[in-house]
Amino acid sequence: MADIQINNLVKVYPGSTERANDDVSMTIADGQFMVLLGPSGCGKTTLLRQIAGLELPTSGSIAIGGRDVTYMPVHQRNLSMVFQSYAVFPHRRVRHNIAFPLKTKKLPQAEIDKKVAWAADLLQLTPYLDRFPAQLSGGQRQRVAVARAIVVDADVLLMDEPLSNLDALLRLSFRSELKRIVEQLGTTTVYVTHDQSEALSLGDQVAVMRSGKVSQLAPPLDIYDHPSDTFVGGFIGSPPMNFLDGQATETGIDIGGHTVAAPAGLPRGKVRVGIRAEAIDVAPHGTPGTVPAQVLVVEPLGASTLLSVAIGEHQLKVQADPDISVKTGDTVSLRLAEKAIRLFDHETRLAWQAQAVR
Ligand SMILES: Nc1ncnc2c1ncn2[C@@H]1O[C@H](COP(=O)(O)OP(=O)(O)OP(=O)(O)O)[C@@H](O)[C@H]1O
Repeated sequence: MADIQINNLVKVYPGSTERANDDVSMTIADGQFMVLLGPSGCGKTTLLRQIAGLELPTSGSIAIGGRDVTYMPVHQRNLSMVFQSYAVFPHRRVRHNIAFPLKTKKLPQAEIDKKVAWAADLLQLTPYLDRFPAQLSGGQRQRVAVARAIVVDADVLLMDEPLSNLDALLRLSFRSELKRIVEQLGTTTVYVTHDQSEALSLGDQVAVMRSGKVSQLAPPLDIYDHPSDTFVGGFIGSPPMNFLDGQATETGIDIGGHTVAAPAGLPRGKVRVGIRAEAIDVAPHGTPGTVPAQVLVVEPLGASTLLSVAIGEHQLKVQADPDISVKTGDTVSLRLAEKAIRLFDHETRLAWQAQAVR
């Protein structure tokens, strides 16, 4: 096991003028599960491939366990990889697929058998060891790929969207299985996904990337509760954070005619207000301190009912009780949980607290 230190990494692909990675620095502690999250094209895979040694950086450096690996060939880095496509050998039985990296290391057969049995047990593949990949489900095939990656005692496990070929139900069950396995192994892991729920559920740390840069790097709940800018708030969460314009005055922040307390030092003027759907309550009509809103859409989801509402020109999502009785066109009174209000600079869209720190 080992930590990973990435310093000022820049990647410009030949023939391109754009930086696929633009001055990326991060430390991934020994045994940590780091998720690289962001929209398509933000540079997640590029970063992972440089850690793997499949791409070389334009500038910057990468160290694994204190060793500079920036220009080291892949096979000298002692890492394992799992990719989106199952990448198992179709003509080999499961046991031989899992054993493959051990055979190439020329380990004694008894040791290979022991490790294969261990990995198969961990991934619940023991009953399928003598099958061919074509005789397995998609989830089982992906488990074979994971088993093959973990039999070698790699310093680092790299995974690029390993769940993306699975259907929604299988994704969910395999996600928790993967979490259990990686926790058990304690291997330093870097995991690429564009799925924010996967990132929140798996990561010890999440790096949210945008246009080749890291927008925010923090534990998942910090990112959810305190996004560093409106991009992160709008990318994380389902539904994403609501944003509306407010006006900071001497008495507080005016939001649609309703004033909430302003933190000390907030400059007067326009401010972008962020609030999550679950931090908005539908209150009985006439409750003091509520904001009137018009219901646009009502979506019963079982555990809650999602309302799309309008406050003036702003549209918001509200996570209401499942048994709420409202219909499209109704006017409702909304109560915003003041504790959950996040403020962003109207121009830069950076979190107001984050700016104060800079
Ligand atoms: N081999 C390549 N040659 C030139 N440009 C590339 C190459 N690979 C990626 N890029 C570009 O680099 C940028 C980052 O791509 P990358 O694949 O790292 O993004 P990503 O966040 O992993 O996206 P996705 O989620 O779609 O896989 C994109 O603009 C992409 O078009």
